[in-house]
Amino acid sequence: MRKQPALIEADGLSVAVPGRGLPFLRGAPLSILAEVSLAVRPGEIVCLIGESGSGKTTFGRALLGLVRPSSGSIAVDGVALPDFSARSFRALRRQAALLFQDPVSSFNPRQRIGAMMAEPRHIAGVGSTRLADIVALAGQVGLAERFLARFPHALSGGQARRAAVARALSVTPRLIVADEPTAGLDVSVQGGVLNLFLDIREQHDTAFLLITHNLSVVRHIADRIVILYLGRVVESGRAGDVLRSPRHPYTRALLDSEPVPDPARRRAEPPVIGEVPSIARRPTGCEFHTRCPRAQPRCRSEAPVLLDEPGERQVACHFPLPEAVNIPAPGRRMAQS
Ligand SMILES: Nc1ncnc2c1ncn2[C@@H]1O[C@H](COP(=O)(O)OP(=O)(O)OP(=O)(O)O)[C@@H](O)[C@H]1O
Repeated sequence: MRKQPALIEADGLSVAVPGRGLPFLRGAPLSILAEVSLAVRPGEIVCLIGESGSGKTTFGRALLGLVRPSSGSIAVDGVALPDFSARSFRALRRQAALLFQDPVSSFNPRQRIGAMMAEPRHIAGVGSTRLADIVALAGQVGLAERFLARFPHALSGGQARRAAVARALSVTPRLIVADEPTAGLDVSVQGGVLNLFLDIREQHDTAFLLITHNLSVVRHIADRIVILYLGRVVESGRAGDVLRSPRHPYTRALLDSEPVPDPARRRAEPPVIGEVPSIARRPTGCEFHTRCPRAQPRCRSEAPVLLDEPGERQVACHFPLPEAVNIPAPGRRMAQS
């Protein structure tokens, strides 16, 4: 992908909450995100992945000011927000939309779908709220006109997701942050939602930050991947490169956790052991060392730095995996049945 200035860029973004009631912290704040740097370029699809509790949702919310960052900076089109006040984020949120993990819970149960789609246009005072234009908006996401008169509970999971995307699109955002956009959907419906994202990107040059732990989503849609472990970036890079040849043992473990029918692609590395540690009791040194099959004494005492490698790759590991060969690159569009 050609190098472009970032639409949005977080630099060293951290989120901490008061650590009251956690004896191990002895009054120190609980660090949820630790100095996460991540950029999304116009029209780019970046997937943020990691196990449950790795801080993906917190990052997506912090980027849009729904969770207050404790330090770091956020820049839009290369211009840093002056601070993390509601006023600074208000300007950013005019250009961005968040798709919540559970769309129906973000809908007003007593508001009809058509009114819900039109609402952002009312609030922002931009765009038409005429019925014909709301019908056209629904058409963009593949929802027929008859759904506009319905209430949220009368929609299926896939229809609700499409309605949420239509609402997000109603003010043509430059960035959509989508939190687990395919969770709870049948595989065929998942494919429809992902293909819709690709179409939206093609038509409007919309960028996406997709938060997911579904690797099939990542394989089909990501331009770039960022991997979080305990709220820290451990690896990032172009999707094809990372999927073909993960360098961090944690990335390798995530990819190995996917069921693989082809014996030629089965695990070459020993598996990752044990449970993810609590963010309230972070391991010393490399925070992954307690589970890492490649850990050496140095990993227990010295935290690795996230280093730039050629080809837009970054890895934070003292003993990264060597480049792999002969693993097919990911496809693009997901088949729909
Ligand atoms: N306000 C808060 N106070 C205390 N801990 C919090 C708070 N918000 C988040 N956490 C903790 O921070 C960690 C990261 O949470 P987050 O929801 O961002 O992770 P995630 O990667 O999105 O997980 P999932 O995939 O399960 O949604 C979790 O351990 C969570 O319990």
